[in-house]
Amino acid sequence: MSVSVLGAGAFGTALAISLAGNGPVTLWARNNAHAEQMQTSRRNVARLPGVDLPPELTVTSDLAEAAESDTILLSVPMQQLRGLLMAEGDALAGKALVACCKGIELSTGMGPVSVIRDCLPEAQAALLTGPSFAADIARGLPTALTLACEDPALGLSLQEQLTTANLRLYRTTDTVGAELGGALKNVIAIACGAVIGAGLGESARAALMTRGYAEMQRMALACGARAETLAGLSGFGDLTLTCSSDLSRNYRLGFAIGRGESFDPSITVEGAATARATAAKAEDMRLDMPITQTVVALLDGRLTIHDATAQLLSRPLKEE
Ligand SMILES: NC(=O)C1=CN([C@@H]2O[C@H](COP(=O)(O)OP(=O)(O)OC[C@H]3O[C@@H](n4cnc5c(N)ncnc54)[C@H](OP(=O)(O)O)[C@@H]3O)[C@@H](O)[C@H]2O)C=CC1
Ligand SMILES: O=C(CO)COP(=O)(O)O
Repeated sequence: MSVSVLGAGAFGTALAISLAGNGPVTLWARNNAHAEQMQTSRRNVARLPGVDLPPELTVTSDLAEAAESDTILLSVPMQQLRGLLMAEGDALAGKALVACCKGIELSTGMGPVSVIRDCLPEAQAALLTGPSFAADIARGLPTALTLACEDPALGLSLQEQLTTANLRLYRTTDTVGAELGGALKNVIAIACGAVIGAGLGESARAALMTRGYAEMQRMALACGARAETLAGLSGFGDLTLTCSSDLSRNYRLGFAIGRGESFDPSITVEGAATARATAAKAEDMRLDMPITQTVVALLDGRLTIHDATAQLLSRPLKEE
């Protein structure tokens, strides 16, 4: 079975490089000049510098060519996923579509698997998520991710097809838990970056990670997810990585906010839109998600980091 990756960003390119160890892979870039430049230079200088593309990897801007594969990974930012599926639906319907993005759609409150189902009901939808930096995967460093698919037989087949020498996949049928773990950890990473950027200390970060995890669970369980999914790679695992590494763009956005500095708006930071989508969803569901709401207020400039901290610390005392 052949594999294509749609979206030649950092993550799509890294996954394609890793999968090329299993056999031929097609990487689709929407921009023709970018595709040609990658195909000839054998590098993705713009998104993943310093890594060679293996010979088994073909880059194209021809969607029809990429859509010949049976399995198609969708590696575009969450807020772009619906647009891609709507634009290319005819070519993608009926395929096994594996979303590789992390987030909640701002306009609908849906995660990536739900968006695939909503746009292309006849496609087979799955999700690849968990703790990994594109640069690590591209360099062949050991990584473990979660492959979530409601259909157990398809999940097993995708797990086998997409596991590579250095990328080990675990599988689950809990797509809701995997979607929410991967999305919500980015919001908490922004909060953690902010406290470190503001010099509030490692203890504050540990408190935020732990209480942030409680918020992630609260939302996920209310949406029907399983607690063990949140405790796995897609939840706790990714929370740990993203909140503790300055390789994370979400963490770095938070760090800039904490320091009162600007941040390049062209950088993909999934947690910003997801914080807003999650806060709205929490309000609808009457769920208490104070850290998420605080992150939205920080992003909007309605609170300073010091006011935000004071507000969180002065909440009514409660049982853990
Ligand atoms: N980078 C990482 O370490 C990891 C990222 N992820 C997730 O992967 C997803 C993608 O992130 P990442 O690759 O880092 O992002 P990048 O910013 O590196 O790249 C985003 C890519 O998406 C492409 N794109 C945007 N909109 C569309 C569209 N409508 N149609 C086709 N292509 C489009 C862009 O194309 P163009 O170049 O033409 O603008 C670009 O190549 C995110 O959800 C992220 O959370 C998950 C794990 C690790
Ligand atoms: O999802 C990631 C790590 O698992 C990548 O994190 P950032 O999107 O914050 O860079």
